[in-house]
Amino acid sequence: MTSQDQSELKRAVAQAAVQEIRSKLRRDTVLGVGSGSTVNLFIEALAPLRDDFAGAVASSTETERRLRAAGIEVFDLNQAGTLSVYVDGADEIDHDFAMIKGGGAALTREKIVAACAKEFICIADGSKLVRQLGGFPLPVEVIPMARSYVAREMVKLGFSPVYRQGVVTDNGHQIIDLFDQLIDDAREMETRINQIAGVVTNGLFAHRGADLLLLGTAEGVQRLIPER
Ligand SMILES: O=C[C@H](O)[C@H](O)[C@H](O)COP(=O)(O)O
Repeated sequence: MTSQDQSELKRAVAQAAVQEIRSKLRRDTVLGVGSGSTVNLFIEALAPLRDDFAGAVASSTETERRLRAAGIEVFDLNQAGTLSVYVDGADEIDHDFAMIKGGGAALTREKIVAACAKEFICIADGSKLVRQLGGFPLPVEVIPMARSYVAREMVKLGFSPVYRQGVVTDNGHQIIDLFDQLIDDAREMETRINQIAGVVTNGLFAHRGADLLLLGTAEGVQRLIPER
């Protein structure tokens, strides 16, 4: 698949997400909006509806900037309370709708905003759907002074950790990417990594997976619901 084909699939799922939420928008609705190239297309598709809902909570400073540029009001999560819907992309998603996220380093804020939402709609092109998570390196956000310690602990878990040089998250932290291990039990691994001192959070979204997947394929957008 060319990168142009992939962009077209991302655009198709972004538009499908707008159709999905359109009928749920009320004057007081505050949406949660994730981060990344697929979400950027979602923001573009959402912009014409800006007067039909109150605004959005952003999961990154980049998303906040794009929402404002689209004329969509941005709310502080502490003021917004519970959100009806959160729309975000993924780096990988499995058939239980557990995900790896954080390729763009926005994982911690994404996890917080997702936790506040009643429904998580994942928008992804077909390449993101996998049988087992872990082909995409798993990001871990760490407090800078703990980086080497966390990396050593990750080696004990069987990963090959690589410091993402030059990247500072919106929270002022650093990222370690974990290579070389497919993940058998995503929930257990999410919990286990988060127990390590100095870890802010990791990019496994298994305890709070997606509720709906809009998957872009050459045959059109598939609307998939997990078997839970
Ligand atoms: O930190 C980034 C986020 O988790 C994104 O949702 C993820 O990387 C997917 O991004 P994209 O839509 O660009 O593939």
